[in-house]
Amino acid sequence: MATRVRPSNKRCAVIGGSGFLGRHLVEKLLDRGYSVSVFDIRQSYELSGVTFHQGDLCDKQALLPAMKDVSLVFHCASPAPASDDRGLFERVNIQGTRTVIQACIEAGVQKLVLTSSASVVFEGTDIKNGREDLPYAKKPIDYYTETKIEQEKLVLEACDKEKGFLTVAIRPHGIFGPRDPQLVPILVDTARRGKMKFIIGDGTNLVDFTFVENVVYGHILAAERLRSDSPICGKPYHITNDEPVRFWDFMSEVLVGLGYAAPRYHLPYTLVYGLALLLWLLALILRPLVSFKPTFTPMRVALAGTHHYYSCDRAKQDLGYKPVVSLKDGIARTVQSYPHLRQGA
Ligand SMILES: NC(=O)C1=CN([C@@H]2O[C@H](COP(=O)(O)OP(=O)(O)OC[C@H]3O[C@@H](n4cnc5c(N)ncnc54)[C@H](O)[C@@H]3O)[C@@H](O)[C@H]2O)C=CC1
Ligand SMILES: CC(C)=CCC[C@@H](C)[C@H]1CC[C@H]2C3=C(CC[C@]12C)[C@@]1(C)CCC(=O)C[C@@H]1CC3
Repeated sequence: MATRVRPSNKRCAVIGGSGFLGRHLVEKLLDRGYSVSVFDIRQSYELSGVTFHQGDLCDKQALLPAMKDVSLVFHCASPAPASDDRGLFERVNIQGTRTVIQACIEAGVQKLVLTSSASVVFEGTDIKNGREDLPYAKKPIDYYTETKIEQEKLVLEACDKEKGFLTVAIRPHGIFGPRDPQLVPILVDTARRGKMKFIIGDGTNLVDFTFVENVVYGHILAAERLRSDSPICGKPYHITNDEPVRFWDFMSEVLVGLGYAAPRYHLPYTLVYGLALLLWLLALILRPLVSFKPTFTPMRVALAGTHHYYSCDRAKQDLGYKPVVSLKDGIARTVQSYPHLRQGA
């Protein structure tokens, strides 16, 4: 019988390593002396110390070479929420995650760290200081979140101390930072189209925005503390900046930092939500004839007009987590990193 090479503690794989969070994670892992295989459907950069494996995570045969001699796998791949493609979310986030788990077990991987999302408990109504024991959303805000719930359940249920396969899920919220393809670009695009004049609701709703390096730190702590005798096996952990901020203050700070005007005029939440719902229905009905994507979707209005911030006490206690970059510094570094999105650029 062929003897399996014992995987090195410092060898890991990052599925989704070409993405925004994935690449920051890869860079930090390299700093900490890990050697890294990246598995992604696309290759977005080259870096010494990183081996790239290009493929679809739904294909086990494509995944296995990336997991060879690897003891630790991070799974942070997902289709972008904005794609709004139910079939794709189900295929990648649910079936694909099953395949990732099977491949890990077959390759002898000992630890799997999933990037989940704090939104798995969000139903579009206020969450204040939500803890991990909140139930999963019965009515998730979109298909993406629906499949993130199933994905998290699959990974946490796969945790098996007897078989030596340990899993944990990190639930970040509102990740931002340099190279983010979503938050700042969407915001700037909306401002450039003259649609960032209004504040939805009274503007006092508090939200977590989390600087990407804090999210990375949470992932690495979870990976390094994941042992069969630790309390974290099979559990989810909120990772935030631990500084809930008014949604509209955060947006204004980024906008003003990039040279755009901050929104000023208030619109009632229920009115905007109702209009967004109407537009969404219209887009659905007209889909066979014309295709249009409204800026104001009900999901976006709910995100912009409700409280949704989470306690990370469990991460502090079990992982020794504490944000390493403050919100103020995170915003400053983010704004600086987007010279091409400045007003007039
Ligand atoms: N950005 C945010 O605010 C938040 C993100 N998350 C989660 O964090 C993770 C990373 O998100 P981001 O870095 O923002 O997204 P991203 O879109 O920048 O990165 C995702 C990566 O997954 C890859 N990917 C997608 N489908 C694949 C497939 N079938 N096979 C292989 N690779 C595939 C993409 O090519 C991409 O590089 C995702 O799981 C997301 O659900 C959770 C909470 C908030
Ligand atoms: C905290 C959290 C979950 C953030 C997620 C990021 C995105 C969902 C947001 C990034 C930019 C936001 C944005 C809006 C909604 C939520 C975002 C897409 C609006 C469309 C809300 C309505 C407006 O007035 C314009 C906003 C532009 C930016």
